[in-house]
Amino acid sequence: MESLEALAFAFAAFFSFLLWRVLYSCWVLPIRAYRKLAINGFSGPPPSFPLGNIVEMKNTKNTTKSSSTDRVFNDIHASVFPYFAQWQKAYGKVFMYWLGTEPFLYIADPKFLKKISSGVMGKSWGKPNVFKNDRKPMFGDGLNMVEGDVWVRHRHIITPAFSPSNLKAMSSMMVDTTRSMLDRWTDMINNGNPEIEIEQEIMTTAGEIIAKTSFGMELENGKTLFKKLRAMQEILFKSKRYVGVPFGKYMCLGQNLEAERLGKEIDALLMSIIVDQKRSMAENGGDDQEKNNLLGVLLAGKHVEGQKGSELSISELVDECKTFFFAGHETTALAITWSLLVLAVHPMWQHQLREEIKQVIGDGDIDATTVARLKKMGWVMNEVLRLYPTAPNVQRQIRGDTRVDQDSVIPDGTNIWIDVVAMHHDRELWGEDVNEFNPERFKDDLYGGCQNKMGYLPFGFGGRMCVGRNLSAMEFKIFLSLILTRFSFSLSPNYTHLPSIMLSLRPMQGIPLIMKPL
Ligand code: HEM
Repeated sequence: MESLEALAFAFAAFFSFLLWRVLYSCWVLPIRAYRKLAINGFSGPPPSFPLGNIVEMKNTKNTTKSSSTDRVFNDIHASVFPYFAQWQKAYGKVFMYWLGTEPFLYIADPKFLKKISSGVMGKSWGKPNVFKNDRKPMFGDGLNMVEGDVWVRHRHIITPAFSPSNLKAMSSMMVDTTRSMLDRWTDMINNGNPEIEIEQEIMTTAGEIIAKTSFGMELENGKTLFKKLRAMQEILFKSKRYVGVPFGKYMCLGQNLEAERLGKEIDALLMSIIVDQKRSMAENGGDDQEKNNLLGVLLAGKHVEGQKGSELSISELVDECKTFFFAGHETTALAITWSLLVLAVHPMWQHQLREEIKQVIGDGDIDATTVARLKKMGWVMNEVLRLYPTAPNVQRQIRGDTRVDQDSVIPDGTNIWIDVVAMHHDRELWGEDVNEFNPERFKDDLYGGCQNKMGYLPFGFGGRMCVGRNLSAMEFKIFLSLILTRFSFSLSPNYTHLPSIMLSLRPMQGIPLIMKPL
């Protein structure tokens, strides 16, 4: 009898403790953080814990009418982030909102961003823990997730892998893979199907390219890995997620378990690829394909130059390969896809780019060196990434209280959400033609004439700026040069303009174009 009572008492104590833990993390902690932020002058839409502002975010529909009557209108902010557009009207360009119990400082004011970030080194701010946990199966502890001295070490090792000479070695593989896609398009047209859904086509080809570029994909396990990486992405971003809500991962347990299972399989496959490649390179220096992919460059230790302790371990290499794949292929593929859409409605620019290719490359080879000379194409890329920033936001997490001015401090642990789409469409920063496609604004100015350099952030900012930006510029120019020299294209009547956020900025219903061989 006594032992039964003791057991009941232990259970009661355990459940009281659990209840207290839940209450503490769902209500006590966030309310404390909320008060601290309010004292420091940060306001925003009132949250209700434990969901924060998530319900409002999910339910807010775009009610703003586009100012343009064009079928493809570029003033997209209110349609992709309707809740931010509404909150901006009420609270301005800097305010607080809550993802579950996680406080986020929303910033769409480049002056404010400059004020709080000047003097902050890349290693001093972190990446939101809440996203690190959520995206663990995709990125692990890859470069875009690590912080502090670990980030410094990884960045130092990885940056040289994207050097011009390494990129050059990758360019012929990019040309071959893109040509195969275009041959397929020609077959489709010859079979009477001139309408091609380019988003899927380009996404798949860019996925193949980044897989070959990162870890090689000629071997059977490379192909299997590629399929599993794509499957994981589908699972993680098609599920309804409650990021930031305590115990939120249990709300879509099935998908999370499936992602974890796939994550383990991917890690094991990558590990075997890395070990094989390492062995092959140690035995005979590796074949060309092995030497030229990013993994090969990191394994060959070209970056190391005698420095001790600067090599990445095998598990670190696994996470970096996954990071290159996820951070690199979708953003680049979408930049190309949006460009084709914009060029389809601006045939004059197709013509101008074709003329430039003729003048600069003529009958010569399309490769890293020749495409680097395509200036107008560079302006087009910049302008498309302004109107359709494929990485639509940049995030940080404050480590250590950060002073804004005399009266206000951003408390340690606050997440920062920089709304790149808002800044890129801000009339006060870009002028009256803000929503027009005008690549010439980049002719004499790397920042396209933006009133504030922090207002144009397609690749992020500071020390953490995208490490793959030169690779993506090369890939962009190779794709566009090859497409423009073989086809002209126009918008299909079946196209619906529906830019939406699914981690990246994507056309929700694809982009069907009518392709015509030249
Ligand atoms: C158009 C194409 C691309 C866009 C728009 C883009 C955008 C970005 C942005 C916005 C960031 C965050 C920067 C910050 O936090 O300040 C980033 C980081 C990163 N990107 Fe890209 N990216 C592109 C292509 C690539 C490619 C091709 C690769 C690699 C193969 C790559 C690898 C990375 C990595 C590893 C980071 C983390 C850098 C760090 O934290 O030190 N990206 N990218």
